[in-house]
Amino acid sequence: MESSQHQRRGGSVPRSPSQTPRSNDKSVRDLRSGDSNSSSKHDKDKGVNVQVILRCRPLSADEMRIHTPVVISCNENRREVCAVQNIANKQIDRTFLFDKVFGPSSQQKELFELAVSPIVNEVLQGYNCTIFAYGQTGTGKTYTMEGGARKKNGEFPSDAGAIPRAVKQIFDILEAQNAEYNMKVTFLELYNEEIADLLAPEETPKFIDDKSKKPIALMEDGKGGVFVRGLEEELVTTANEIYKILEKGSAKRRTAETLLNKQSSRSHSIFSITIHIKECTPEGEEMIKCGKLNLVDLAGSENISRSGAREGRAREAGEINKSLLTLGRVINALVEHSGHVPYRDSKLTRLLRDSLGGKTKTCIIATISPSIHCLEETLSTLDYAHRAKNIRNKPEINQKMMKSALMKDLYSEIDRLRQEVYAAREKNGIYIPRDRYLLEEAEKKAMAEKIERMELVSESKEKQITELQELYNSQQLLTADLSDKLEKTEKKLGQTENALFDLEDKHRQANATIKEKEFLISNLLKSEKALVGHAFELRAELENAASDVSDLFAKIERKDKIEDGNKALIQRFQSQLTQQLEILHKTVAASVTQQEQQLKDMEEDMQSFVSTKSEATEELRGRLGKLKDTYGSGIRALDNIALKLDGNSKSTFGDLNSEVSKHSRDLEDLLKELLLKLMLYLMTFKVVFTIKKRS
Ligand SMILES: Nc1ncnc2c1ncn2[C@@H]1O[C@H](COP(=O)(O)OP(=O)(O)OP(=O)(O)O)[C@@H](O)[C@H]1O
Repeated sequence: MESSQHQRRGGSVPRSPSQTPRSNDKSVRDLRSGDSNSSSKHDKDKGVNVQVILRCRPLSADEMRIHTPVVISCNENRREVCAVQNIANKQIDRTFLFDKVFGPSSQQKELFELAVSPIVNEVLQGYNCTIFAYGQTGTGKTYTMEGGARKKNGEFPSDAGAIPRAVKQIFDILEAQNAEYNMKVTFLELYNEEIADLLAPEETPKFIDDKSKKPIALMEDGKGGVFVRGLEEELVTTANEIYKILEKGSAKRRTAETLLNKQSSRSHSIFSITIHIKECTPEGEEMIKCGKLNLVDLAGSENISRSGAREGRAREAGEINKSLLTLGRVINALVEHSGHVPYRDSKLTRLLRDSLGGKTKTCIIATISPSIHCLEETLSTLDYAHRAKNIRNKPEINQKMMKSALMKDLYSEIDRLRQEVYAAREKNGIYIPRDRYLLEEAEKKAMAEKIERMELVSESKEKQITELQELYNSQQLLTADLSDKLEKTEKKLGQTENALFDLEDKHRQANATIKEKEFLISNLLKSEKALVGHAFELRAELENAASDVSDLFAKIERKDKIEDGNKALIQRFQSQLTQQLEILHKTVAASVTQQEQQLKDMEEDMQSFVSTKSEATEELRGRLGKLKDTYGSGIRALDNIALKLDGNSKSTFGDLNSEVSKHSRDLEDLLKELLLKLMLYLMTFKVVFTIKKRS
């Protein structure tokens, strides 16, 4: 811990941020671990594509209030973004595939953990890494990079962006490893192709527009790289210090924007963290591992003319365009593998050269809005980001430096700084180390020679131009004359051509009209013939119909007559029926009374008959009783006789037998007569009873 403290407190500033140690420094031993070595080899051979992440912000409260239509849909699992476009009333969907996609509901933590945290780990392994935020103004570049401000109590906000989270992760890991390290940060702004230091003390110019102050220069480091001369590097020991620096720098950027009355962010900002970590080899030699993280918040990518840049700001727009356009051109050149990559055309691409096609690991976070009103810019961002996916970098771990080499570097740096301080104190210019001075002088000389050569060429070219100008003038006169004639002839020709065109047109129209009319006439004749045929048929049908109608009228007349006759008949029949009914009614009434009378009489008759018959019956019953008695006595007498004669001769038996049969026959006849009489009575009684019952 002691040595760690010392390392940090020592404030040793090994190199300026742009002078990150280079792998081609052959004097330094490579002590990379096996893993990273193999992955580095792999990266070296094949190259690694720039990672492109797409983030779509949610609709703002205002957009939601006015129900802004959404035209973007994100599928995070399939890593797809779909834009719905309406071209000439046709709906066209365009789908883009990215390395990672974060939809409107994605949180800062999620984006950091999935996209930024692995990059931070690589920085700690010794890689240089760059994260760009690219997109239209207001789509969330700054939100993604910086996020919400720290809470008043210093608490970490939930919407903290990639920078504060990366810083926290770096400190957490280094503290957990109990590593000896030092960390320094720079924060610069590129505006109007000029660099401003966002960490500079107040007296340093805030605005590059302030011509009285000398802008910060971007210098070649003589090894193909660049460094920013005079850029403040702040040594930081805690995450809190970085937050303060970030807040200070962002506030400075915002104030500048407000003073310039800007609607959108037109500057690019680059926040760089450089970490030096001390490691010991098994032999006990102290090595320094270095990693660097650049976090770049680019200016709004929208069309400058649309964002309101006019006249006075033309330069600003042009310059910003220049940086973004050059960035686009660099990307195109890298993707198309064209020989010349125009890094030198803008400061942005000069500063980030190593991140585009170099040894740095690069990630681009493209931010878009889901709103229909931003569709054009969104599609442009999607195309741009999609194209950038094809850039291949060849990331390499920075070579570890021996402490002694580092010390040497530091001593020369201290010496340079001392000379600079001296020069500043003496106010006799600035200090430049001898080798750089010689290099710059040689460059200057070469440039002067080049200018001289160019001036000579320019002189001869000017001469040529004057000759050509004279020739051009005389040709111009000739041409004017000829042009005049040509013009007149052309006019006449034009008129004649017009007249001819008119005539041809009229002729064509007349021909067409004649054809049309002929066609109409033939059609009319055909229809006339057809009509005459129809007329004949109709006439015959009409005649038939007329005769049918007259028949119908005769039938109707006959029918009317019959109906009249029928009516009279019905009336007669009705009156006759009424009379007949009356008579019938009377007859029925008389018959009913008569029948009643007859019934009464019959009843009386029946009563007298019944009483007579009951007397007769009584008499008959008496007679029968008597007859019975007689018969019984006869039988008994016969029995007696039979008994008397039983033992006598059988000769008398026949007499007796005949006597018996005679008696039996008599008796039988008497019984038959009685039975007949009884039957007669019963029938008579039955008839009378039935008549009575019916009445
Ligand atoms: N993913 C998101 N979730 C919630 N709010 C967001 C998100 N992205 C952006 N915003 C909000 O949208 C607004 C604009 O975002 P921001 O300022 O980051 O845009 P920008 O792209 O940086 O714009 P400029 O180019 O002008 O700097 C801010 O109020 C921010 O809080």
